[in-house]
Amino acid sequence: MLDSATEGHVTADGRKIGPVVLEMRAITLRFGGVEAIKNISFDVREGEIRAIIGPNGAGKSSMLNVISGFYNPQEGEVMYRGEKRPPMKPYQVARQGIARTFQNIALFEGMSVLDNVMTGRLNHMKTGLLGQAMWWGSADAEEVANRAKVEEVIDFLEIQAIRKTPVGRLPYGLKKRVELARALAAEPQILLLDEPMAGMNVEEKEDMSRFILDVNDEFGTTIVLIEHDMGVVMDLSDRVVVMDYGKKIGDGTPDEVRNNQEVIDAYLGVAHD
Ligand SMILES: Nc1ncnc2c1ncn2[C@@H]1O[C@H](COP(=O)(O)OP(=O)(O)OP(=O)(O)O)[C@@H](O)[C@H]1O
Repeated sequence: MLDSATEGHVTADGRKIGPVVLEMRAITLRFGGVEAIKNISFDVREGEIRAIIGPNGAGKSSMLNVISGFYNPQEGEVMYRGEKRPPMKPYQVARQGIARTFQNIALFEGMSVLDNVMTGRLNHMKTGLLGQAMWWGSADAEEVANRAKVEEVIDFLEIQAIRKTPVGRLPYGLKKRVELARALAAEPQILLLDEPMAGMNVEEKEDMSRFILDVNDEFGTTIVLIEHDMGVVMDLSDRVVVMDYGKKIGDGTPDEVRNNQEVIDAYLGVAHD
Protein backbone atom coordinates (compact mmCIF):
# COMPACT_ATOMS: atom_id res chain seq x y z
CA MET A 1 0.00 0.00 0.00
CA LEU A 2 2.80 2.43 0.95
CA ASP A 3 5.70 1.66 -1.38
CA SER A 4 7.54 4.94 -1.25
CA ALA A 5 8.13 7.66 1.30
CA THR A 6 7.53 10.26 -1.39
CA GLU A 7 4.24 8.94 -2.71
CA GLY A 8 0.76 9.34 -1.33
CA HIS A 9 -2.42 7.31 -1.48
CA VAL A 10 -6.13 7.65 -0.87
CA THR A 11 -7.73 5.76 2.03
CA ALA A 12 -10.82 3.58 1.72
CA ASP A 13 -12.90 6.46 3.13
CA GLY A 14 -11.51 8.88 0.54
CA ARG A 15 -8.98 10.82 2.66
CA LYS A 16 -5.72 11.82 1.02
CA ILE A 17 -2.54 10.58 2.67
CA GLY A 18 0.60 12.27 1.37
CA PRO A 19 4.35 11.61 1.55
CA VAL A 20 6.35 11.32 4.76
CA VAL A 21 6.39 14.66 6.60
CA LEU A 22 8.03 13.65 9.88
CA GLU A 23 10.54 10.91 10.42
CA MET A 24 11.98 9.77 13.72
CA ARG A 25 15.30 8.04 13.05
CA ALA A 26 16.85 5.76 15.67
CA ILE A 27 15.76 7.94 18.59
CA THR A 28 17.21 7.18 22.01
CA LEU A 29 16.23 9.28 25.03
CA ARG A 30 17.69 8.79 28.51
CA PHE A 31 16.84 10.26 31.88
CA GLY A 32 19.96 9.48 33.88
CA GLY A 33 20.10 5.69 33.92
CA VAL A 34 16.56 5.24 32.54
CA GLU A 35 16.26 4.66 28.80
CA ALA A 36 12.76 5.97 28.10
CA ILE A 37 13.14 5.50 24.32
CA LYS A 38 15.40 2.84 22.88
CA ASN A 39 16.49 3.25 19.29
CA ILE A 40 13.03 3.85 17.82
CA SER A 41 12.32 4.77 14.20
CA PHE A 42 8.99 5.51 12.57
CA ASP A 43 7.51 7.98 10.15
CA VAL A 44 4.37 10.09 9.86
CA ARG A 45 2.71 10.84 6.53
CA GLU A 46 1.01 14.05 5.58
CA GLY A 47 -2.71 13.91 6.37
CA GLU A 48 -2.68 10.67 8.34
CA ILE A 49 -3.85 9.91 11.84
CA ARG A 50 -0.95 8.15 13.53
CA ALA A 51 -1.31 6.66 16.99
CA ILE A 52 1.35 5.76 19.54
CA ILE A 53 0.13 3.16 22.03
CA GLY A 54 1.66 1.07 24.79
CA PRO A 55 1.32 0.25 28.48
CA ASN A 56 2.04 2.78 31.23
CA GLY A 57 5.66 3.86 31.25
CA ALA A 58 6.25 2.57 27.69
CA GLY A 59 7.71 5.93 26.60
CA LYS A 60 4.80 7.39 24.64
CA SER A 61 4.74 10.83 26.28
CA SER A 62 8.52 10.97 26.04
CA MET A 63 8.22 10.38 22.30
CA LEU A 64 5.61 13.11 21.93
CA ASN A 65 7.90 15.40 23.91
CA VAL A 66 10.75 14.66 21.52
CA ILE A 67 8.52 15.54 18.56
CA SER A 68 7.39 18.79 20.25
CA GLY A 69 10.97 19.79 21.12
CA PHE A 70 10.44 19.53 24.88
CA TYR A 71 13.19 16.89 25.03
CA ASN A 72 16.14 16.59 22.70
CA PRO A 73 17.19 12.95 22.33
CA GLN A 74 20.77 11.87 23.07
CA GLU A 75 20.83 9.80 19.89
CA GLY A 76 18.99 9.79 16.60
CA GLU A 77 17.55 12.37 14.26
CA VAL A 78 14.23 14.09 13.74
CA MET A 79 13.62 14.69 10.03
CA TYR A 80 10.95 17.29 9.31
CA ARG A 81 9.86 17.93 5.74
CA GLY A 82 12.94 16.09 4.46
CA GLU A 83 15.46 18.05 6.53
CA LYS A 84 17.30 17.14 9.68
CA ARG A 85 15.90 19.24 12.51
CA PRO A 86 18.55 20.72 14.80
CA PRO A 87 17.88 20.69 18.58
CA MET A 88 15.05 23.18 19.13
CA LYS A 89 12.96 24.73 21.87
CA PRO A 90 9.21 23.94 21.88
CA TYR A 91 8.28 27.45 20.69
CA GLN A 92 10.57 27.03 17.67
CA VAL A 93 8.95 23.67 16.87
CA ALA A 94 5.54 25.33 17.24
CA ARG A 95 6.59 28.00 14.74
CA GLN A 96 7.41 25.21 12.31
CA GLY A 97 3.75 24.17 12.44
CA ILE A 98 3.66 21.51 15.16
CA ALA A 99 1.08 22.18 17.92
CA ARG A 100 0.10 20.03 20.87
CA THR A 101 -2.37 19.39 23.65
CA PHE A 102 -1.39 18.05 27.06
CA GLN A 103 -2.32 14.95 29.05
CA ASN A 104 -3.31 17.16 31.97
CA ILE A 105 -5.19 20.15 30.67
CA ALA A 106 -3.00 23.26 30.51
CA LEU A 107 -5.45 26.14 30.07
CA PHE A 108 -5.79 29.50 31.82
CA GLU A 109 -8.68 28.67 34.14
CA GLY A 110 -9.61 32.28 34.95
CA MET A 111 -9.68 33.38 31.32
CA SER A 112 -12.62 32.99 28.95
CA VAL A 113 -12.77 30.29 26.31
CA LEU A 114 -12.27 32.96 23.64
CA ASP A 115 -9.13 34.37 25.27
CA ASN A 116 -7.71 30.89 25.82
CA VAL A 117 -8.21 30.01 22.18
CA MET A 118 -6.67 33.37 21.22
CA THR A 119 -3.42 32.37 22.98
CA GLY A 120 -3.12 29.69 20.31
CA ARG A 121 -2.55 32.53 17.81
CA LEU A 122 0.57 33.83 19.59
CA ASN A 123 2.87 32.42 16.94
CA HIS A 124 0.94 34.37 14.32
CA MET A 125 1.11 37.70 16.14
CA LYS A 126 3.79 40.26 15.47
CA THR A 127 2.72 42.43 18.38
CA GLY A 128 2.16 39.68 20.96
CA LEU A 129 -0.92 39.08 23.05
CA LEU A 130 -0.48 42.13 25.27
CA GLY A 131 -0.19 44.45 22.30
CA GLN A 132 -3.25 42.84 20.77
CA ALA A 133 -5.19 43.24 24.00
CA MET A 134 -4.31 46.93 24.21
CA TRP A 135 -5.63 47.50 20.72
CA TRP A 136 -8.60 45.20 21.17
CA GLY A 137 -11.07 47.87 19.98
CA SER A 138 -9.22 49.18 16.96
CA ALA A 139 -8.79 46.00 14.91
CA ASP A 140 -5.83 46.24 12.55
CA ALA A 141 -5.48 43.74 9.71
CA GLU A 142 -3.47 41.26 11.76
CA GLU A 143 -5.95 41.29 14.60
CA VAL A 144 -8.89 40.88 12.24
CA ALA A 145 -7.22 37.82 10.71
CA ASN A 146 -6.45 36.37 14.14
CA ARG A 147 -9.97 36.92 15.40
CA ALA A 148 -11.45 35.43 12.23
CA LYS A 149 -9.38 32.28 12.63
CA VAL A 150 -10.30 31.96 16.30
CA GLU A 151 -14.01 32.38 15.52
CA GLU A 152 -13.74 29.80 12.75
CA VAL A 153 -12.21 27.27 15.17
CA ILE A 154 -14.81 28.07 17.85
CA ASP A 155 -17.61 27.46 15.33
CA PHE A 156 -15.96 24.32 14.02
CA LEU A 157 -15.67 22.77 17.48
CA GLU A 158 -19.17 23.92 18.41
CA ILE A 159 -18.21 25.93 21.48
CA GLN A 160 -19.88 29.24 20.49
CA ALA A 161 -22.28 29.06 23.43
CA ILE A 162 -19.42 29.07 25.96
CA ARG A 163 -17.05 31.51 24.28
CA LYS A 164 -17.33 34.07 27.11
CA THR A 165 -17.32 31.49 29.93
CA PRO A 166 -14.24 31.24 32.16
CA VAL A 167 -12.59 27.90 31.45
CA GLY A 168 -12.46 27.02 35.16
CA ARG A 169 -16.27 26.71 35.17
CA LEU A 170 -16.44 24.16 32.38
CA PRO A 171 -16.85 20.40 32.75
CA TYR A 172 -13.83 18.27 31.91
CA GLY A 173 -14.91 17.15 28.44
CA LEU A 174 -15.46 20.73 27.30
CA LYS A 175 -12.10 21.84 28.71
CA LYS A 176 -10.47 19.16 26.56
CA ARG A 177 -12.32 20.56 23.56
CA VAL A 178 -11.15 24.08 24.36
CA GLU A 179 -7.59 22.77 24.52
CA LEU A 180 -8.06 21.25 21.10
CA ALA A 181 -9.43 24.60 19.89
CA ARG A 182 -6.39 26.44 21.18
CA ALA A 183 -4.04 24.03 19.42
CA LEU A 184 -6.08 24.31 16.21
CA ALA A 185 -6.05 28.10 16.34
CA ALA A 186 -2.32 27.88 15.65
CA GLU A 187 -3.20 26.34 12.25
CA PRO A 188 -0.74 23.50 12.76
CA GLN A 189 0.39 21.20 10.01
CA ILE A 190 0.92 18.50 12.62
CA LEU A 191 -1.24 18.26 15.72
CA LEU A 192 0.06 16.24 18.68
CA LEU A 193 -2.67 14.98 21.02
CA ASP A 194 -1.62 13.55 24.38
CA GLU A 195 -4.46 11.29 25.54
CA PRO A 196 -7.30 13.41 24.16
CA MET A 197 -9.98 11.11 25.64
CA ALA A 198 -8.44 10.49 29.06
CA GLY A 199 -11.01 10.84 31.84
CA MET A 200 -13.95 11.21 29.45
CA ASN A 201 -17.27 9.41 29.53
CA VAL A 202 -18.49 7.46 26.49
CA GLU A 203 -20.45 10.36 25.01
CA GLU A 204 -17.56 12.80 25.42
CA LYS A 205 -15.23 10.27 23.78
CA GLU A 206 -17.58 9.94 20.82
CA ASP A 207 -17.69 13.73 20.43
CA MET A 208 -13.92 14.05 20.65
CA SER A 209 -13.41 11.22 18.12
CA ARG A 210 -15.74 12.97 15.70
CA PHE A 211 -13.92 16.28 16.12
CA ILE A 212 -10.52 14.67 15.57
CA LEU A 213 -11.77 13.03 12.39
CA ASP A 214 -13.38 16.28 11.22
CA VAL A 215 -10.22 18.31 11.87
CA ASN A 216 -8.20 15.80 9.89
CA ASP A 217 -10.73 15.69 7.09
CA GLU A 218 -11.63 19.39 6.88
CA PHE A 219 -8.21 21.00 7.40
CA GLY A 220 -6.03 18.11 6.21
CA THR A 221 -4.18 18.32 9.55
CA THR A 222 -1.77 15.48 10.24
CA ILE A 223 -2.47 14.03 13.68
CA VAL A 224 -0.19 12.12 16.03
CA LEU A 225 -1.99 10.91 19.13
CA ILE A 226 -1.35 8.93 22.26
CA GLU A 227 -4.41 7.15 23.57
CA HIS A 228 -5.11 4.37 26.04
CA ASP A 229 -8.60 3.54 24.81
CA MET A 230 -7.90 0.75 22.35
CA GLY A 231 -11.29 0.97 20.64
CA VAL A 232 -10.77 4.64 19.92
CA VAL A 233 -7.25 4.07 18.61
CA MET A 234 -8.28 1.28 16.28
CA ASP A 235 -11.25 3.26 14.94
CA LEU A 236 -9.43 6.54 14.40
CA SER A 237 -5.95 5.68 13.25
CA ASP A 238 -4.47 4.99 9.85
CA ARG A 239 -1.33 3.50 11.40
CA VAL A 240 -0.24 2.64 14.91
CA VAL A 241 3.19 2.48 16.58
CA VAL A 242 3.31 0.18 19.60
CA MET A 243 5.86 0.83 22.33
CA ASP A 244 6.76 -1.31 25.32
CA TYR A 245 9.52 -0.55 27.84
CA GLY A 246 10.94 2.10 25.52
CA LYS A 247 11.15 -0.24 22.52
CA LYS A 248 9.04 -0.36 19.37
CA ILE A 249 7.33 -3.73 19.20
CA GLY A 250 4.82 -3.06 16.42
CA ASP A 251 4.08 -0.63 13.62
CA GLY A 252 1.34 -0.86 11.02
CA THR A 253 -2.34 -0.55 10.29
CA PRO A 254 -4.76 -1.26 13.16
CA ASP A 255 -5.38 -4.73 11.71
CA GLU A 256 -1.67 -5.49 11.42
CA VAL A 257 -1.06 -4.36 14.97
CA ARG A 258 -4.07 -6.25 16.31
CA ASN A 259 -2.72 -9.46 14.81
CA ASN A 260 0.91 -8.94 15.84
CA GLN A 261 1.70 -11.67 18.39
CA GLU A 262 4.35 -9.62 20.16
CA VAL A 263 1.83 -6.83 20.64
CA ILE A 264 -0.84 -9.24 21.85
CA ASP A 265 1.57 -10.77 24.35
CA ALA A 266 3.20 -7.59 25.56
CA TYR A 267 0.41 -5.09 25.42
CA LEU A 268 -3.09 -6.28 24.80
CA GLY A 269 -2.72 -8.94 27.45
CA VAL A 270 -1.49 -6.43 30.00
CA ALA A 271 -4.18 -4.75 32.01
CA HIS A 272 -3.71 -1.15 33.02
CA ASP A 273 -5.80 1.82 34.11
N1 LIG B 1 11.33 13.71 33.22
C1 LIG B 1 11.65 12.46 33.52
N2 LIG B 1 12.65 12.15 34.36
C2 LIG B 1 12.96 10.87 34.65
N3 LIG B 1 12.34 9.80 34.12
C3 LIG B 1 11.32 10.04 33.29
C4 LIG B 1 10.91 11.37 32.94
N4 LIG B 1 9.86 11.29 32.07
C5 LIG B 1 9.62 9.98 31.88
N5 LIG B 1 10.49 9.23 32.62
C6 LIG B 1 10.55 7.76 32.64
O1 LIG B 1 10.60 7.33 31.30
C7 LIG B 1 9.80 6.16 31.12
C8 LIG B 1 8.74 6.43 30.06
O2 LIG B 1 7.79 7.38 30.57
P1 LIG B 1 6.66 8.03 29.68
O3 LIG B 1 5.92 9.00 30.55
O4 LIG B 1 7.21 8.53 28.41
O5 LIG B 1 5.74 6.76 29.39
P2 LIG B 1 4.23 6.70 28.86
O6 LIG B 1 4.18 5.55 27.93
O7 LIG B 1 3.82 8.02 28.34
O8 LIG B 1 3.43 6.37 30.18
P3 LIG B 1 1.90 6.74 30.62
O9 LIG B 1 1.02 5.92 29.73
O10 LIG B 1 1.84 6.30 32.03
O11 LIG B 1 1.73 8.22 30.44
C9 LIG B 1 9.23 5.82 32.50
O12 LIG B 1 10.06 4.84 33.09
C10 LIG B 1 9.29 7.13 33.22
O13 LIG B 1 9.41 6.93 34.62
